[in-house]
Amino acid sequence: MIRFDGAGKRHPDGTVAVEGLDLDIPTGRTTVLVGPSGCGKTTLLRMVNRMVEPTSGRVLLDGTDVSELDPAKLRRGIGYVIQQAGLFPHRRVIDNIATVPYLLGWDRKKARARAAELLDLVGLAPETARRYPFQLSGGQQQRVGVARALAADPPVLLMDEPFSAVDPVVRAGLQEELLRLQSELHKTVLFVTHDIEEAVRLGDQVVVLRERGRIAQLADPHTLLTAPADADVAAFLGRDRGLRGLGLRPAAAVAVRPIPGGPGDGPAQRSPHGVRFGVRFGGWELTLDDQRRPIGWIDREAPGAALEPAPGFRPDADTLRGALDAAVLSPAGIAVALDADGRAIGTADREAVLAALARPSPVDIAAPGHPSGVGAADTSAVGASETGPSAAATTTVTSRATASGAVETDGAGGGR
Ligand SMILES: Nc1ncnc2c1ncn2[C@@H]1O[C@H](COP(=O)(O)OP(=O)(O)OP(=O)(O)O)[C@@H](O)[C@H]1O
Repeated sequence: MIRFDGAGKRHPDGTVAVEGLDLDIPTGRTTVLVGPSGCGKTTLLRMVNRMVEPTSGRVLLDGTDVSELDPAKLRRGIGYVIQQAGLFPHRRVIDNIATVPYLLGWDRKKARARAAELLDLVGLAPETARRYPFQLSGGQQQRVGVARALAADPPVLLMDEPFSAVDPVVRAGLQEELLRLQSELHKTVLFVTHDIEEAVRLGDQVVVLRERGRIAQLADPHTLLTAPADADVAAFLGRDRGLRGLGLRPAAAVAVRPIPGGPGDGPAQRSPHGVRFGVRFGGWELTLDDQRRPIGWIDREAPGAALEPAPGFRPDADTLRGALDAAVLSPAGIAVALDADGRAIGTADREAVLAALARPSPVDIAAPGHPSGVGAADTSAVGASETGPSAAATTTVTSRATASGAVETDGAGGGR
């Protein structure tokens, strides 16, 4: 555990960066420091590895005052990742990653083998090893930065706005990667960001700071978003904090309605792209391939129109935000629930997602089976009990041509 015990920093010019902070950073969890510019986030982070020395109070690492430890030795036991990665430009990626093992006196072969292992761990191709940092994208450089910080397997990782210099898509990928790594490695992570969205996504606990490193609120992300301590924190969280909260609730709360029928249940169609079948939802028809993977939506009122995309979500892996997004983006207003292989296991319309939002419990799965009487329900799907437009689903096959190729009805019995 890291403990800030009345820690403060007054600079020689009289600026008080941090004043008497008491804060515990639990072992094996991710704590995110968030707050406005200049509130002291970086100062706090750097107090841990003695890049900033407190002028009052102490910082304890597993009970030891860090001021009693040799700074160089201390830093070798603490991974440090900064914005723009801070890689050595003249060193190849493999040697950048192996920096701390070299400093620790590992032999070159062992250090490089460890670096290669880490390259893989952070999702970079083996051939990246021989490149120089300037030959990598910003996102790749950040991955190398994370790999370098992890090289000597330090128990503590300090991350100072590590993902803020990359575009939002790359950033989301890096955040996901960090969550995956952390679920395996269980480091004590202290992460600084300006971005509240990033904070609630990554943090087990989030510390909202005000000026001089004063704690405005310390809470888990869900509590923070649903019960901000005061009007200032609420304002900092932004007006869409309710929507953000959806990103913390599992999509398993959505009642997913099984798709009636399927390959083998009736005549299918053979197209140049293989066997497929359609399921009607009012004026829309969802087309699936013989593996039950969605191909797209067909507007039944507009024969010959292009196939529209069929956005999906994973009830077992996504959040309510993902489910809502899929339902909103679907031309039919219906999100397709998918399994890990991308196969449709059911559907959820907007009403079903909204019903899940309204329920206080994050997981609320109804018993399998539903009252619509369409039969042939896929009991492998999450059970469902919702009513609404999708309850009118019927299994049908059309012989109409679609945008992705002419369809020929052949009564192939599902193509098996
Ligand atoms: N060497 C220094 N001398 C004087 N004041 C300093 C020094 N370093 C930092 N400060 C001040 O200390 C305060 C806290 O700085 P710090 O960098 O910790 O803030 P921050 O929350 O990380 O900011 P940002 O989000 O903008 O990076 C700021 O007011 C800053 O201007």
